[in-house]
Amino acid sequence: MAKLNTIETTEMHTGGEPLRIIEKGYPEIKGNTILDKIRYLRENQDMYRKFLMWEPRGHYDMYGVLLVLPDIESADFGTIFLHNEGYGTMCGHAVIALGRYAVDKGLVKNPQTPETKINIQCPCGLVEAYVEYDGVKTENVRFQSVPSFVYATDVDVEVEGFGTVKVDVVYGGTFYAIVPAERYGLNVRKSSVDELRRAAGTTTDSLRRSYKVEHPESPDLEFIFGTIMTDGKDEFSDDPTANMCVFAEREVDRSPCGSGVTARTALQYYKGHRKIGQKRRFRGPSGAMFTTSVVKEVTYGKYKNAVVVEVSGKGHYVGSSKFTLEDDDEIGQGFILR
Ligand SMILES: O=C(O)[C@H]1NCC[C@@H]1O
Repeated sequence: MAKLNTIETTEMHTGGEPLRIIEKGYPEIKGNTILDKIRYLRENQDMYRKFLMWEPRGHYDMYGVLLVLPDIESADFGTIFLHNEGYGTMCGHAVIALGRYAVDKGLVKNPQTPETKINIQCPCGLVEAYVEYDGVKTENVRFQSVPSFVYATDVDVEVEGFGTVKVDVVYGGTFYAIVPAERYGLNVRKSSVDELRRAAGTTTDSLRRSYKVEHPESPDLEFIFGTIMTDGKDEFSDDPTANMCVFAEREVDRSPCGSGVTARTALQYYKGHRKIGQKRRFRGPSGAMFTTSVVKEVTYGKYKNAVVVEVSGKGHYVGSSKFTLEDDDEIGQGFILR
């Protein structure tokens, strides 16, 4: 049986979505780039992801991050995101929590008031985070993600149990299908999490089998990460709009999903529902809100009207842990109930 190192973590959440920040004990991760490092982890050290994300230390919907050396010179640090199925390429709720963490733990030299800028290299590229800081306390974090673009609209997907459903496919640091829940006869605020999870997860599975996405920079980013169920309220309003992101292996984001609202904001802009600078709130399943705006249009590969989206929210500390494994504990290596 594998012997695993003791791992120390700080535990946070953003809008209810957990973030296990791995601090000590992870084995050496080889690779020149973050995407290489992810490949290395997948092939050589995946038992540590299961050890920390799965039961009995985590659960089906657990989420974590490893801080690694960046390979972009201007980055303060790099990140590798962990979830129930593998490794993500962008994570807004993590960036929001990590902004506070990086200032609080002294990972950035000379933090500035009233706001400290941090460059965080995510697997999808460089993300700029701005942390509210009064010299003592850290508060809200806003981040500007990598360029986001609408990949396709009105894509027909055969969803078992629901027939043909039209979805939009949008990149917000990772590719999502975005679809109003009413197309499944569901309501994103009122239907059960199980029903929404099943409909969204079946949509993702079907797209992964039948639909190919291409990314301007890297084949490692060419996959559908999840499906975002919305309330369909995309026309601009001061009222928040609700969505639920179901990603990886049918994992449900408790927060509004940072990369998901990035993608949804890009889609709203593309459809003429948002203007540059206009702020809108998004509500996640926990009731937590993120606020977004389109910062500017940029060219990204062949996408002349890609956009930089800003997302803001707040992460909170919930504790710290030291995880161990006894020599005779096979189940304790990690298992998952679904
Ligand atoms: O906030 C986000 O972007 C994410 N939360 C979990 C799944 C996504 O990566």
